[in-house]
Amino acid sequence: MENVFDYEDIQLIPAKAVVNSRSECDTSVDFGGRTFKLPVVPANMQTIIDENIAINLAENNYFYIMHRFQPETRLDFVKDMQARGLYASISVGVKPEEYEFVQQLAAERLIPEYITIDVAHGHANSVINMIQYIKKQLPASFVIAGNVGTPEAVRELEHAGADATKVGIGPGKVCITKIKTGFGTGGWQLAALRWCAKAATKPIIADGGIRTHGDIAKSVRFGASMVMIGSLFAGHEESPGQTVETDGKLYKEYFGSASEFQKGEKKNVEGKKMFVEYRGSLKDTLVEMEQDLQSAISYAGGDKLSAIRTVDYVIVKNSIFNGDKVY
Ligand SMILES: NC(=O)C1=CN([C@@H]2O[C@H](COP(=O)(O)OP(=O)(O)OC[C@H]3O[C@@H](n4cnc5c(N)ncnc54)[C@H](OP(=O)(O)O)[C@@H]3O)[C@@H](O)[C@H]2O)C=CC1
Ligand SMILES: Nc1nc2c(ncn2[C@@H]2O[C@H](COP(=O)(O)O)[C@@H](O)[C@H]2O)c(=O)[nH]1
Repeated sequence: MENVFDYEDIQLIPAKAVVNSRSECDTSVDFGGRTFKLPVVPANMQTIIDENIAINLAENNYFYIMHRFQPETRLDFVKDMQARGLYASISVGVKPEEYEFVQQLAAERLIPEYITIDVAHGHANSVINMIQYIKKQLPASFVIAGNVGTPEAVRELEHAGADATKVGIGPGKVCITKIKTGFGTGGWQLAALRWCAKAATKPIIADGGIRTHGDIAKSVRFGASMVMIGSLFAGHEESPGQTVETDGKLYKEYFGSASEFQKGEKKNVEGKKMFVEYRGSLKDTLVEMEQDLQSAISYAGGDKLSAIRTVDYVIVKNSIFNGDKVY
């Protein structure tokens, strides 16, 4: 692999603006047959999304993926979303009981619009088999498979029938995979995204490592159709994580899906728990993300998201903060 870099090492180069106001820039994206307001999806983790957030996002034309950690609620979740006229987007694993669940959905003619196969090491026969099973039982569902970190994995999952792949092994804020195993895309996630995107013939979701809104534009530049974000979404009023007060300041709990807190046991732990600063309402963050992305599109010299995909860039190692803080 030649040039390896991460989000903080890249600056996109401005092109002449074609709009008179950033409000003219359109941040929407087509993904799996629907159009969403932003190319952004909150991580399918228990401290990031719950049913209320899913309803709110779907009602307001944002993409969401419900997590898989309360498996007994998933059937009713699909029924409830579709009864409200909303799309259903759920996650599954690869263990034997997940095959029964997919079979049950098919038997009840409950067809989630989106199904995400959510496991740590997505380049595996277990995932290929699950893709093929879902495609047989629920051919109309859009299948997202992951996570992976190589072009070979993207090709194999696409070949098995995945409609999109999710890239990112170890770049997450509460991830300890890179420390515990020595493997992953942590520290070079953006370069891994570019590497994978070159091989992809279907959409890619960049997953993990987003620390600023500018990183969303950088992900789009390097091939992402959608960007999955955990930590930046963890601190909201609506976030399901516990709220705690320390020295008069509010924080919200954020833990990894492979952490002891999620698993309830200390086995194959590859995630940790942290507290992030409380940051008000989710709606305000989504509006700010949209405005920042509109601005990015204007710097790219266009009025649509696609303008970002072709902008020039420079690699300036570890330079963007120059010791400054964002807020
Ligand atoms: N994006 C990332 O970097 C990572 C994300 N996670 C998240 O943590 C959650 C739990 O993931 P996961 O442990 O896969 O889910 P599960 O506990 O549901 O495990 C899925 C299946 O895959 C097996 N498995 C897990 N890891 C590996 C591996 N490295 N190689 C071969 N087989 C494996 C498990 O068996 P067994 O447990 O017996 O090995 C199990 O049969 C998911 O939400 C996942 O997204 C976890 C780590 C990294
Ligand atoms: N290695 C681990 N990765 C995890 C775990 N739980 C979630 N994740 C991944 O992190 C991203 C979110 O990253 P962020 O940088 O935006 O916070 C999430 O979508 C998963 O792919 C875990 O326990 N271990």
